[in-house]
Amino acid sequence: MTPHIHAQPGDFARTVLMPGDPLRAKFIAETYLDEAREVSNVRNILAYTGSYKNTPVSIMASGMGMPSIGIYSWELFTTFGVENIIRVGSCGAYTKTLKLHDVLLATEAWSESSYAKTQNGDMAPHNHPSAKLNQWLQESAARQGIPIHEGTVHSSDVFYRHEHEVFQKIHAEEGALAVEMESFALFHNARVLNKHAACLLTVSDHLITEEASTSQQRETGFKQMIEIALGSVKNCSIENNSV
Ligand SMILES: O=P(O)(O)O[C@H]1O[C@H](CO)[C@@H](O)[C@H]1O
Ligand SMILES: O=c1cc[nH]c(=O)[nH]1
Repeated sequence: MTPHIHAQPGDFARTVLMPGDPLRAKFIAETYLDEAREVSNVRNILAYTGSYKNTPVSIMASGMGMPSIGIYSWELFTTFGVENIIRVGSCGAYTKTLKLHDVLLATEAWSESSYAKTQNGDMAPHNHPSAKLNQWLQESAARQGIPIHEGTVHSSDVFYRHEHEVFQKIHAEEGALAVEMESFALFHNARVLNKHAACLLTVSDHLITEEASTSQQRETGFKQMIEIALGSVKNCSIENNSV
């Protein structure tokens, strides 16, 4: 048990899919897992463990933002024997090459956040996902015939910026294709704890066209991304597949 997760070590599988939204976690568990059981609900951050095609897997929400995913991913990695966390989030597109509901695999997270600096003094503005997890996610997408984009994402501490247009500068200077709010901290925690993390995102908002998904779509509408992530858990479950 930790201050934020009331569960026993054996309650979590080796691999956790982690959406920001607790109701997306519930939807994934109820829709896709066999024998899903709730393993924690502290602060309504719902966590479930079950199996997908006979492979154990857990689903747990992260809440919104780097402080929140920083806490949950740290506790999962250090206390509950979790080896792999795959974030399944939503994002806002910075480029017209991304369309609403497209799926994006993060190959890098750029951030102006102080998360890493505060956590252990790291000053680098980039953190990276596990190459092996990304390979398994690419293979899962290809097997299922689901197209994905790949590239840098901007992990922002702020959803409502004073200057909307600042995204154009971040896209031009940092190459970020989209914005979300967690992967920089998740990748940092995985690296410092010698664990593994990846991030799949569905475009829920478009900063150029100003299209936006409904809250219902954010909860239950991201099936392709979820199916790609679930399609990789068999690889992730094999002990010798060290990433
Ligand atoms: O849909 P989730 O996974 O929460 O991800 C995105 O949505 C939230 C903002 O609406 C932030 O958490 C952002 O990263
Ligand atoms: O951080 C985020 C997530 C989804 N949509 C956005 O515009 N920003």
